[in-house]
Amino acid sequence: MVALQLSDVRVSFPGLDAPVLDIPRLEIAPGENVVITGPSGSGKTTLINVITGLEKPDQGTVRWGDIDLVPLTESQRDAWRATHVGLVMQEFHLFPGLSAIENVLLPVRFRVFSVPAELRGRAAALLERVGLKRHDQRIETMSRGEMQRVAVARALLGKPAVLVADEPTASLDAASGAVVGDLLTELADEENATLIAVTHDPRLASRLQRRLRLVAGRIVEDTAQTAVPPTAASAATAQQGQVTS
Ligand SMILES: Nc1ncnc2c1ncn2[C@@H]1O[C@H](COP(=O)(O)OP(=O)(O)OP(=O)(O)O)[C@@H](O)[C@H]1O
Repeated sequence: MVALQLSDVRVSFPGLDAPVLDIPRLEIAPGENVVITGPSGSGKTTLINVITGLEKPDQGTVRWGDIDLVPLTESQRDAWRATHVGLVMQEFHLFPGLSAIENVLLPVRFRVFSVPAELRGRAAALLERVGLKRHDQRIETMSRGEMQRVAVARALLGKPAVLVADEPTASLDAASGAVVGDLLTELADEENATLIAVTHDPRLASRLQRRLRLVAGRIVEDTAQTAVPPTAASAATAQQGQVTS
């Protein structure tokens, strides 16, 4: 388990007057649950990309434990991500023509020719854990909620220290979103993984311990809310209108 430490991180894009990300300092402790909210265009996806090494900042350090991702090459960052990060994105990035379990095992397939029985067993156990019984069902025949659950199982296969989710419930109906959100938080807890989620979903947000809000690329820590039981939290959040985009 490693801590995340960002220092003096800036990301700019041509044609924009101000940096899309400007973070003097941010620390996330190992095992912490963090929700990132903020208006459209405030830099949430850019922040996710920077902390997972998908994108390099123009300046600054992005340190996970002893490793600073910034000086690494793209292939070194890819290797680091494959070992340490489970990613759950709004678009599921699943492969049609393959079964649910083959999709869960796909990251391993890229690395080894034959999948060890132990990993196949873990993939099956994860599918059971996310409530999917038909492991051989082809992915394109599954509902969106089921596909997202396959994506959650795939993200957890390698026992990542860090679970990162970008709008994991956005394209799901309320019931499926609730299932996926609950699974993410429960599984992150069980695996002692750090969970960082970008979401506008008040129910998911209410389940996470720490709340960061991005405003024009800068982080505003919201200490007003801490995790409370989901039902009460959803009601309270809806009343207060605090988790908005
Ligand atoms: N490659 C790029 N080139 C130019 N501008 C970019 C690029 N990537 C992002 N941006 C701009 O940076 C800003 C932040 O984008 P980002 O996707 O991080 O925002 P966001 O908070 O995730 O938005 P949303 O909630 O709408 O997904 C936006 O104004 C976007 O247009």
